[in-house]
Amino acid sequence: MSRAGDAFDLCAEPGLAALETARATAAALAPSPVGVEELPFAALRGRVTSSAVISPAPLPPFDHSAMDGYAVADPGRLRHRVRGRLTAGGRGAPEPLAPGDAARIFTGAPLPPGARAVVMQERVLREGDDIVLTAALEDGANVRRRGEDVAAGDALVPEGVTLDARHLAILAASGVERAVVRRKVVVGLLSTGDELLEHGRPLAPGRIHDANRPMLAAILDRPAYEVVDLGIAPDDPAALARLLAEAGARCDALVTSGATSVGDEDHLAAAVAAAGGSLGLAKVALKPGKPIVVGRVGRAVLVGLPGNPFAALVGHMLIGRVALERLAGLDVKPLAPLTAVAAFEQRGPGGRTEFAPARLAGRNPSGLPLAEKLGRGGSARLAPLIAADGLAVIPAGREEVRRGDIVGFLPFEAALEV
Ligand SMILES: Nc1nc2c(c(=O)[nH]1)N[C@H]1C(S)=C(S)[C@@H](COP(=O)(O)OP(=O)(O)OC[C@H]3O[C@@H](n4cnc5c(N)ncnc54)[C@H](O)[C@@H]3O)O[C@H]1N2
Ligand code: MOO
Repeated sequence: MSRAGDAFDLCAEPGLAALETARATAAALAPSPVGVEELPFAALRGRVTSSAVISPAPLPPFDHSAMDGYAVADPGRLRHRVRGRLTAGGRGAPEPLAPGDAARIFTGAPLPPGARAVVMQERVLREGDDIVLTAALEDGANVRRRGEDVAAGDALVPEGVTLDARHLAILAASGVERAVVRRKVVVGLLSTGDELLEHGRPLAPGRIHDANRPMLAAILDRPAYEVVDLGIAPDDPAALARLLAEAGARCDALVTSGATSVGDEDHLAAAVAAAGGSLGLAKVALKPGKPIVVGRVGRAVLVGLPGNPFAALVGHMLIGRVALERLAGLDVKPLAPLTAVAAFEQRGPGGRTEFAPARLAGRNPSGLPLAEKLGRGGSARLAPLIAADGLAVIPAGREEVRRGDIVGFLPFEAALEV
């Protein structure tokens, strides 16, 4: 039996690229990231570092107390005479402590010269101007040393990292004012199909609203990307080729949906060729999302997602985002679904790795999450996604899934982030 973390390559249907191979191909089509720019601190959230950010100063910047209590000059002694009071942010240079001296001190206040430890106020008896400790202190107790978190010149954040709240905290604490990051990846977003109507237009017979562009625009609405809305292209190979050639000249990536399959009106492959581009990948052992194409047009990486919305979502999450992340300067991490237990049964998926909307429904007696598959399959269905917490992952080659079998699970919060 396959387990959640097994390679997905082993049992791919002949004629289809195995999922891991497809991901590697998508990465290889974006061999080098976009250029760099220097930004002020306020503009850094969500941007990708292009070199390590170096600390200009030690953190913390001075020795200080980790507790509310008393700083003492001689940690081995029990009785100390209290002279002075030190608060965090307090002005003026603190008086030095001599052996036998203590100073009232609060968390964050600079340690006075001569102080070697701090005792918590709960551990002392106050007797007039003296304090008496219940036990001797270790040298350095409750003291945070200058530079113990970060030394000046240390790398605060390595290269190739999307700056999030953790990074902004350390950059702010260290006084970093500017950093060099990748410029935004310019992503052209296009839907194809004569049946598509712009969201907001009244429906007409035989027409449907474009769901893929709003979905993909929402996924790509991240600081590392600048999305260019290319609208809806008709099922006209010459018009599509012109559009691709023009967009391929000004974008770093093109994300399209529809026209990837084998029908007479599926013109993407021909249009890519007519626009002077090439395809490095077509048809992947992925369910849904088999007819995904990846290639290049002009200077852009092209990701052609299938038209069915759920197939487009899965194609983006599993393959398209790999190419975009490479352009953005990020390392592509191996696909690592969480381990879950099937609370469903089914035949297959056969030769394609399946991703199915699933809800987490408690845990089994060993504490593993139970994944309950939603809907009856179908790459055109959106409703099952609404109650889903993520996607159940069933590797290619499984003949059946029984209740209690191990399956993978990709939570949406991780999977939809780029
Ligand atoms: N003879 C075969 N037919 C199909 C195959 C096949 O192997 N042989 N594969 C099927 C699979 S799997 C998929 S997925 C689709 C992929 O089709 P295309 O990428 O060519 O997409 P379209 O034909 O243009 O559209 C498919 C479906 O999705 C609707 N659609 C398209 N764009 C949007 C959009 N932006 N928003 C909402 N819905 C959209 C479109 O109206 C169609 O219903 O091909 C199968 N066929
Ligand atoms: O595999 Mo298709 O991508 O929707 O069913």
